[in-house]
Amino acid sequence: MTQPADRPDRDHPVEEPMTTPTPDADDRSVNDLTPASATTPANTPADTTNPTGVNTGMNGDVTTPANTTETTHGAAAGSNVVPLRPHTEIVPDAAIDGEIVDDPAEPRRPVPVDLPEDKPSWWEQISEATARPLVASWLRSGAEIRSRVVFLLRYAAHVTTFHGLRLLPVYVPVAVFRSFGAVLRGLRRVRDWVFDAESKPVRMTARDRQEFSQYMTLREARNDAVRKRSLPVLLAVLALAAVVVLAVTYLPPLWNWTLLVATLVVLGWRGAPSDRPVVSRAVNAERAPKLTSDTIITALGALGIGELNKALAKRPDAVGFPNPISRDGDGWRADIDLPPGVTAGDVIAKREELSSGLRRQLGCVWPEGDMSVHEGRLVLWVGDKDMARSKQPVWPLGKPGAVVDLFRPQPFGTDQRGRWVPVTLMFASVVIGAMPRMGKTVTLRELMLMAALDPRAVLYNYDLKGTGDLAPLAPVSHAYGVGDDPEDLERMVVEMRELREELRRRTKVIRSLPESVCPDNKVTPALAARQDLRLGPIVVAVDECQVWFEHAEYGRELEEICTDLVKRGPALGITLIAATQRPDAKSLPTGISANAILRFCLKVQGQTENDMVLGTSQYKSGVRATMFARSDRGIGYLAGEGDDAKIVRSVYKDGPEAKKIVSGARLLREQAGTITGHAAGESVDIDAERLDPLSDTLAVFQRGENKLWSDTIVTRLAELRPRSYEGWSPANLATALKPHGVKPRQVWDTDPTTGKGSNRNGYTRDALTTAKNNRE
Ligand SMILES: Nc1ncnc2c1ncn2[C@@H]1O[C@H](COP(=O)(O)OP(=O)(O)OP(=O)(O)O)[C@@H](O)[C@H]1O
Repeated sequence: MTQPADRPDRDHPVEEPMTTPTPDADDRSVNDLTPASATTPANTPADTTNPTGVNTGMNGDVTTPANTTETTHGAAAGSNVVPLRPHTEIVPDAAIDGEIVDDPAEPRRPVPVDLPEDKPSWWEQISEATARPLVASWLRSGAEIRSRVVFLLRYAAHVTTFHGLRLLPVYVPVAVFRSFGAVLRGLRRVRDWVFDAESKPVRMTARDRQEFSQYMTLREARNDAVRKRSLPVLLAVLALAAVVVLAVTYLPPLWNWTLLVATLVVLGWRGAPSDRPVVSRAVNAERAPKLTSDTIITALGALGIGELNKALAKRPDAVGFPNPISRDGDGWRADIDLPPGVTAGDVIAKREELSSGLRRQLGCVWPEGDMSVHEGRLVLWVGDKDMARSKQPVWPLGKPGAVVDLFRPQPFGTDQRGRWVPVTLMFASVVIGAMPRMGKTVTLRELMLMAALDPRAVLYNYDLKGTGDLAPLAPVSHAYGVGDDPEDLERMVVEMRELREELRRRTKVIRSLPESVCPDNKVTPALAARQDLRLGPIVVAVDECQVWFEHAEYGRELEEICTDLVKRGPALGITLIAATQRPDAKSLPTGISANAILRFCLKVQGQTENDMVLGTSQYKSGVRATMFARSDRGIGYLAGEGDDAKIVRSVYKDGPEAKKIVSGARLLREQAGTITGHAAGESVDIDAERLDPLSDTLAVFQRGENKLWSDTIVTRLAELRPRSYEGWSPANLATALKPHGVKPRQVWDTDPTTGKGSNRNGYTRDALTTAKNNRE
């Protein structure tokens, strides 16, 4: 697009007409920004805010008449109207009443109010410029070079095989067949040339008009041309005949046939009509049309954004292009400066309309804001192919033998250009949010597959949707839960309590380490590798986490534990990944959403959900997961890895593929000896958790017994539940009953073996019953 050069010149004053203006006209003559109604009447008191009448450096193309005695022109305070400032002498304090009269004899000299343009020096210009990359970005990435070379080799192999398969059965017979027509067409062309067929219509016209002398001249010229052209043709025919005679005489028949067929093939191939070539295309390439500034402006103008349309109507160059539109990966990138008052967010909110305006599929059109420049900077990337449907490169971690170090960035998904975007799971907690069926579980499972490939990582997988999406991970899970049945939830709570204990243990371990070993007070790869410290990564995945947090009985406790894990876990090597289809304060408590480091937001309905997952003000900044279409499954904004949120498509591994990766991960863990918990066939002792010492103590009182020594009670408890109470002492019993407000006291009882009565520590039935009633 060309930017018109004739923009209004703001740097030069507008000349005042030399005629004597009326006071009203005088006010308005300065500039069309000053409405007549905004000017003050001529006989208002003097402008005391600027008694010197000197121009105050306001912007606008304002000029003032010189040498007038006028002191009263000015705008009301606070008005954005540019006031007329007469160029005048200092006025005495007293206000002057009277009619203002322009002196026609006095020439009016325009006085500029704008400061002259402050042109930056050459040095300032280049020091602020952004350096363009010396080498194309794809040449700086080993992976991209590799992928291009691989693509070229594959392309060459495909084309060779494709044509090789068709050469003898299709191309040769077709070319031979077509060669006869080609020879005939060639002979016809030679004949027309030799006999100058081109000039025939002219000669015939001269003859028909009976312009005999002209006709004779033309005929003579034609005969001359025929004589000159016949000779080379005759020589060529003789040469050809000689070659044929020589070939037939001296070459074996096989060679002659081969030469004949080859000649016919070449003639048929070269002489084929352009719309019916002998060789068909090995690939069907449909090149996406070029993105031009005109297309973009037309599309922007069709969005129905009032301010944008107004600006475009006034000035066709209202939309600026600070950089040339260029190829960027498999698409086009345009940096756009929207007109003042229009934000990138306004355009992003209308992605569908934009894609219609650009005449591209929705999945190809990716508008983003660039807040680092200004609110009106739009970066539009238009891909050649629909992002959701284009082929994703093979996930490096899906290949056999892949091993992961969770402390390092790992490939998570691809951006619009098909480049891998990494995530680092260590020192992060993650939230994933989206509408139903947009790809949360697939993304969560991908992250857990990544974690599974680090043999040190202890995995907790909870599938609260209950459909078994995380079942492929069970063979490598320390804890695995599916569904929301009460007993399943109870077990999950027990495991999460254990995890909280583990968190506390880790804090103590980290605290106890010397500064030389643990300078940052956080788990490092070296510390994670030390078996004695047991600080390896722990990754907890909770799909549909709202089931936990909204649970009537455990919701509060689970929220507390998870908030603790999100806040303190990252430094201690514990990563919590929570996914929900209802990102609101109840489903994803603010303590968790506000402290998450990595955030992946697939399509959501509104601003609240968007900011809940991606962080406060992201919607306002133009990071809007609302713009994704229903068909953009697996595509979301990834925030927290790097400075800006990026559009990323996660990796879709279905159940069987996930199982294959997990079997490799299990092998790694078997070699490292890190198969524990659920994966090792261990079960959680829920009975121990369910322990109710108060009820059990009451239960061991036999009929007629109103008080018992503590020794007797612990002996009986061990008989009642050996797994739980074996080895309990009276002190354990006292600790267990203390929270219920029951304390041991001296009670009289008789030793059954000696028959002797004595006072010892014990409990009365009444005290225990009262405590139980109170509790209930
Ligand atoms: N990265 C991806 N690439 C391609 N397709 C994907 C991707 N992620 C998800 N999908 C498609 O989206 C479907 C739904 O994915 P998923 O089950 O993860 O959605 P969900 O948001 O968890 O749904 P729900 O709300 O029901 O839990 C998948 O079956 C798959 O077909």
